[in-house]
Amino acid sequence: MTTRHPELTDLGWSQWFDQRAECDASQSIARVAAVDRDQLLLLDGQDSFRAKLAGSLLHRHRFPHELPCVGDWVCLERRPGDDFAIVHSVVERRTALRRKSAGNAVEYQMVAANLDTVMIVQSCHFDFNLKRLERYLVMVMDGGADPCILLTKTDLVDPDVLAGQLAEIEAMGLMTPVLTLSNVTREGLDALERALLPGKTYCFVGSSGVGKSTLINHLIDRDALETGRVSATGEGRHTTVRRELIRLDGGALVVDTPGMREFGILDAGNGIESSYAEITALASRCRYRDCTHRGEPGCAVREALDSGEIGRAHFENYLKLRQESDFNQMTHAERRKKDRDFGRFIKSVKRDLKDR
Ligand SMILES: Nc1nc2c(ncn2[C@@H]2O[C@H](COP(=O)(O)OP(=O)(O)OP(=O)(O)O)[C@@H](O)[C@H]2O)c(=O)[nH]1
Ligand SMILES: [Zn+2]
Repeated sequence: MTTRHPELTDLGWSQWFDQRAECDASQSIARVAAVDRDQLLLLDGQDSFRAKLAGSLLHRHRFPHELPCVGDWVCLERRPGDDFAIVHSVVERRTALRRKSAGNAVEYQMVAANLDTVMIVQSCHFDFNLKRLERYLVMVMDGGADPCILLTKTDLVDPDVLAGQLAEIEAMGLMTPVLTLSNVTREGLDALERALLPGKTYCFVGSSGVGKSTLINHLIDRDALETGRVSATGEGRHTTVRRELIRLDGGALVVDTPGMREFGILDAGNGIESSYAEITALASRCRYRDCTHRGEPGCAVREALDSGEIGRAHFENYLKLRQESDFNQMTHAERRKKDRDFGRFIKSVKRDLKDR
């Protein structure tokens, strides 16, 4: 596959972005590796450099989540001799990992943009919790990235405990891949490294203490990360920005932001929700084996929905999570196209009104 910017493919650029980037001819494209207040650290395949936001961009975007975040692609202007490049716009995001802003129901914060796969990390020792896993799955899928489940600390539990947890995950009936590993014995680390593909972007989310930092340290050479620190002031004093988008030796890109660590809980839920495993169990009682639960006769899931035994939103999430990732991306693209078509429609209506 060729793109208009082959120099950026190592950093995760693809045709998807080619089709959507709207940079001026005088502008170039780079990826955001870190954000530190009003300063950005950018990568363009050649080097890393500092940038600031153009006033017009700040003016256009009123919500914090519209501003560039780690993983974003941006259009910028860079003049030789200038200390800072100027970022003029953010290229449309393919995926977004976000969390709700504390105490605000409608606003949300960006954690990272354009992740291909989000690794949901739980420790099989103490931390394993199916409900929380489901909430993470929903959050990841909502943002359009593919989830992958990663169980750590396998050295601390009996094999049959681990097998039980894997069975519980399987009973959810989802398509999400599951990996297991121990940072101590390093068992499973190779399989994880093989799963991290060059030019794809990943991040690891999960509760504190499940082993994310230890794992990322294993994946990268921590020394390499330290040298990745660049001075954000000309003099090398005050602020140093730690690069948060890291390229592994194998070519995969990993986003490692502090915000990822304190991810915490997104939606407390109301506790009475049935689990996906329960829906899967119900589905086995539908009349047709390939029942889609969208109105077929003899559908046990519909019945449970109608009686209120399972919640509507929960059911919709379940359907979403059941879709295979390719399919999911396709519908995502279609949705985008629809939005664009609708935008054109509105424009043409406005034009018609004006012409009258
Ligand atoms: N036995 C065992 N201990 C582990 C494993 N992975 C990490 N640990 C230990 O668990 C503790 C927490 O690991 P971290 O890597 O700091 O966990 P984290 O998820 O990054 O935690 P936060 O940075 O708080 O989000 C450390 O003491 C690690 O040494 C593992 O696979 N097995
Ligand atoms: Zn059904």
